[in-house]
Amino acid sequence: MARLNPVRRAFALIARPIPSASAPARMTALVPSGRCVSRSALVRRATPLSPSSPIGSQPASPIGVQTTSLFPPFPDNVPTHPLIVVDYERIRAGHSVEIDRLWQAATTLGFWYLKNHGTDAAVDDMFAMGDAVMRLPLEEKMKYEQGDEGNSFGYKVAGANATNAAGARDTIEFLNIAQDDILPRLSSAAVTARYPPKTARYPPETARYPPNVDFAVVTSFVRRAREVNITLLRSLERRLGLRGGELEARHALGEPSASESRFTRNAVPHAPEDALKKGIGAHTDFGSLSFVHNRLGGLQVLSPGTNEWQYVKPLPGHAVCNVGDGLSILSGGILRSNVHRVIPPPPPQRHIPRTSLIFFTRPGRKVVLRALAEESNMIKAAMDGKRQKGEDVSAYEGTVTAGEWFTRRMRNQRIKNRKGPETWLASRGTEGRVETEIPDERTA
Ligand SMILES: O=C(O)CCC(=O)C(=O)O
Ligand SMILES: [Fe+2]
Repeated sequence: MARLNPVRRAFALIARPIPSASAPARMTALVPSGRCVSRSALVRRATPLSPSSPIGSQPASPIGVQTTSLFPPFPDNVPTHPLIVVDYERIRAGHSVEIDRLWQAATTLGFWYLKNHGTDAAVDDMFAMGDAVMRLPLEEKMKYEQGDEGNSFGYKVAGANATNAAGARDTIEFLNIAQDDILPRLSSAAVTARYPPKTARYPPETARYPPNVDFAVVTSFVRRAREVNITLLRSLERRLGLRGGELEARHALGEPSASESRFTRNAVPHAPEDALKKGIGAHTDFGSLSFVHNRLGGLQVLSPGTNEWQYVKPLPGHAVCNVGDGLSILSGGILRSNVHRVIPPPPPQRHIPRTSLIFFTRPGRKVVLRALAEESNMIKAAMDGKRQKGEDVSAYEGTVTAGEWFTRRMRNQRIKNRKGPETWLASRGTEGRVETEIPDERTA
């Protein structure tokens, strides 16, 4: 620690040690029957861990919508991480076996498939709308660019962010729409008050997004996606030993937050070297829960215990959910915010532009990011355990708000703000391991 520069030291404090390949918890996963099987057996199987998965059952979608069944299939010869499948309807109904499954997923990999989430129609509409927005001329989209000050909402041009410490540029475009602009619609005065220094650059409400954003479509998606994430948070809250409402209160609608929907688009890589570039470099998500919809491969998780990048196979009717840093810190590290990235789809899907849709639920900007040890004996015990092992727990002790955490990470990943590798390190969250330990240059 003494040899690290100040920025690196700050982020090494929140670094998670790489688990050893022999750690039993990392080598097994719970299949729906509750049986534990070896990780390598699961990787070989590379299929969803649910006998009843509705593969291929998605109805035909309107032209322009990316539908998995219209694409060349995801290949079976690439390393793929099989995720636990969680049934949203059963979670909502309070089935304890299903909540066990959610808990198992959230505390081990921190990623899971979610089926029966009832969001497919709204998701299809968002894909169609997102495609139309991304087809606007670049100069039109640039009027809504998010800028370099740590704001996320609006458009992000491809190449604006670094993907590693060396300053390689990302290849992905985003359309990010604030939950606060949708649920409920704020008055112009409220938005102006919220963003005073940027009022001219980010005019209130709809004017900060391209004109062909359809707010009715966004509203149905965001309403549903928030409900899904809040329902999952409520289940996790109980398992964490928190009083009902403790987590939800930290994600309250009335509090300004960085919660947002994101539509992403990656152009097809033409030159061989483009196929090695990252859409999004190795990262952990900034907020609490991410609700991800994919048609094409390209999302990869860093498999715990192996340090190997493995694809998450897109499955029709299944969203991918994952825990972000905010929730990981609030839970005292009990819930895992796992490193992942986006690369070009594997052949034979590589010639198709990749789009994806995510809804991020993030804590209110004023929420102090600290382990809720006073509110839960389980979280207190987790923190005591860390202290007994001599781990540095300063990242859990509440020195920053969610707003500060988010802005720091956003600002320091922008290439325009880059001074050197230290800027990249300053953008890191709970994944803040020294760069060389994350095998970021290999594509598979
Ligand atoms: O596009 C995806 O599959 C995931 C995107 C992602 O990880 C992110 O936007 O944070
Ligand atoms: Fe992510």
